[in-house]
Amino acid sequence: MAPKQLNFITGNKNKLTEVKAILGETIDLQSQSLDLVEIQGTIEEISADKCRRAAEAIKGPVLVEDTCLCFNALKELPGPYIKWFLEALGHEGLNNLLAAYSDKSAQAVCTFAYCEGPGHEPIIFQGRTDGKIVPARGPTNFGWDPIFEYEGQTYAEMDKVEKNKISHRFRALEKLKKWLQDS
Ligand SMILES: O=c1nc[nH]c2c1ncn2[C@H]1C[C@H](O)[C@@H](COP(=O)(O)OP(=O)(O)OP(=O)(O)O)O1
Ligand SMILES: [Mg+2]
Repeated sequence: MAPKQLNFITGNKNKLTEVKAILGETIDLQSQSLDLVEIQGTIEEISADKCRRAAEAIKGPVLVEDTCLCFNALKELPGPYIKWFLEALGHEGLNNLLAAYSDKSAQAVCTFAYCEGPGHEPIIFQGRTDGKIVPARGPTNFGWDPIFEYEGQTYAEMDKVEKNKISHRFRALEKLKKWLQDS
């Protein structure tokens, strides 16, 4: 049974702002800030594990999200480890990782996981947006937005409303919304 309310567990304010903007009035969205331990593994394994940890911590239903930035020339790395790569290398360093390759294409991947509570299996909703890695352009307030270019503009250069119409997060939330409506 789909819930009437979602409790989105994240330590990232920018994510929460986008999720609120995209979902609008479609569901009652609550949120709690927790910095969850994140394992290594496939995107789905990491998201499901993060969801189980959140459900254990909250002792109730939770929604979590994990964002990846996958460089095609690097067999989809940094992928789920993008947070640590970004912190260590910055925008310029991330560009340099691709210096040896002509293929600068990348995928932004957003994976939501919902679980009814401790002991319940997480349900996964994933969205992807194709783009390419470019030297930073635009405001630097949200992660790797300045180096991810989609159809000529970086995410950071785009109006927020425009980003939220084509983003990896929007595409994942479309699937979550459909599930909420259908079940
Ligand atoms: O749309 C985005 N545009 C640009 N950068 C983004 C986006 N979405 C996440 N990001 C960054 C945040 C973090 O550096 C990494 C994902 O790591 P990730 O573990 O999913 O996020 P987080 O630790 O900040 O929050 P959470 O508490 O939900 O795990 O990519
Ligand atoms: Mg995280």
